[in-house]
Amino acid sequence: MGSVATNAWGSIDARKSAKITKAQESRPPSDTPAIYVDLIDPDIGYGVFAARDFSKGDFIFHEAPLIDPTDFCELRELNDEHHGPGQMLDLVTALSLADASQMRFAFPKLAAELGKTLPTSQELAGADLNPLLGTRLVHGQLAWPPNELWEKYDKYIKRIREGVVARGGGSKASVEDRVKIAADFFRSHAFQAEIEGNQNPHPATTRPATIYLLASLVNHSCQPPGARRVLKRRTAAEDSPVVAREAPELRLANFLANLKKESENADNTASSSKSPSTGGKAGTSNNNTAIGSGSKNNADDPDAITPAPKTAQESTGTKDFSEHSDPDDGEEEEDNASGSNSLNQRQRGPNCEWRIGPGQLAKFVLPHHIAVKATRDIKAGEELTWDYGKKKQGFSCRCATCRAGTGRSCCYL
Ligand SMILES: C[S@@+](CC[C@H](N)C(=O)[O-])C[C@H]1O[C@@H](n2cnc3c(N)ncnc32)[C@H](O)[C@@H]1O
Repeated sequence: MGSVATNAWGSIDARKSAKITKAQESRPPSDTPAIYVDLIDPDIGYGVFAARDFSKGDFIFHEAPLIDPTDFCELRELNDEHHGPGQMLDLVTALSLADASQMRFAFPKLAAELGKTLPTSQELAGADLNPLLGTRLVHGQLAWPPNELWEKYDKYIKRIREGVVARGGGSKASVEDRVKIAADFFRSHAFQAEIEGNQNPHPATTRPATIYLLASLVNHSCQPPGARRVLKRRTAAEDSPVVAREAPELRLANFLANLKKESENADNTASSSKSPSTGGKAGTSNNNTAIGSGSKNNADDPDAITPAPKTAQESTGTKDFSEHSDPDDGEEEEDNASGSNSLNQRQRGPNCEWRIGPGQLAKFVLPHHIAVKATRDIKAGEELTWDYGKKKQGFSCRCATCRAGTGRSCCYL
């Protein structure tokens, strides 16, 4: 496993591997420091913040994956006897072997739960985080973290360790527990990417999940009441080659639900699941578009792998990419009927959107890479957030919209 993981994911120089040509860079983002990572609090963990002002429509960063979904497929092939959750565990194990320092710093809960030692703030203090978290950035750079990060980091790590000990986890975690830990991690941090059927070695069983060092650390924010809606919707053809139009939570939930099914039905994997490479929608040709996720980890919840709501619009009221307008694409926006779209409300809601692979958002972005764009003006120091679109009863959302108590029950993650 170790050598497989290292070969497959050994350190990538994102800028070199990206090979972005001038022609591809239709609107390249600036390569000045764009973001930094800080700890919000021990419950929420890390967040990603703007290091400078951005205007609506600006690209903020562009990142290559830490786990490339193609490699996930390869790993699958090499570990074919471990269907379903076993594959997840293999993946996480491989990830921790391949990029131990990055993974332990970026995903300390996962690392601790899998029995890894976490770096102390003394080992990290004053460190340039670029070699840890910024290595996958293609555009946009990681700025120096605020000094207070390290003080908060120690408290965070202490709490994680205590939690792991209290649950009897860490190196003592059983294989079953580790599978659950891996599933929870993927549920909260993975983006599900897809590979065209003819490139996918296991079209019936493979649902690649992509992890990014920075994009996987962006937190959720609910849409405030009165959020702007875009009148005109793009068609899939307009957005070509990207055709993904399924809710984030639906796709990831399908992914996990199918994995669960696979583990129960290991002998009958291919025939028992819907076409997973299309997230359950047969015939959808979605070239490397992924949809984000982000529900709270819920290791104690027996229903942690939950069936998805029906559709994005029905269940969450959130918008997928096709509904957002580019500032220069001529589409029109209007406030919703309430007309209550005050500046404060707009500032409270999500301020970013993302896309994996090339598309309307960022034509120059390579398959499996993620691009992040400002959906409104963002001031330096503001946290970058997007709407996960997830709804899970019992999750206590701490986003600014909910903290402001808008009176609207806007979040059921
Ligand atoms: C994609 S990760 C975001 C990065 C995460 N903060 C971290 O440090 O790993 C999603 C997880 O962050 C936390 N989170 C994100 N947005 C949140 C919100 N609005 N309220 C509370 N927790 C949130 C939840 O634990 C969720 O499972």
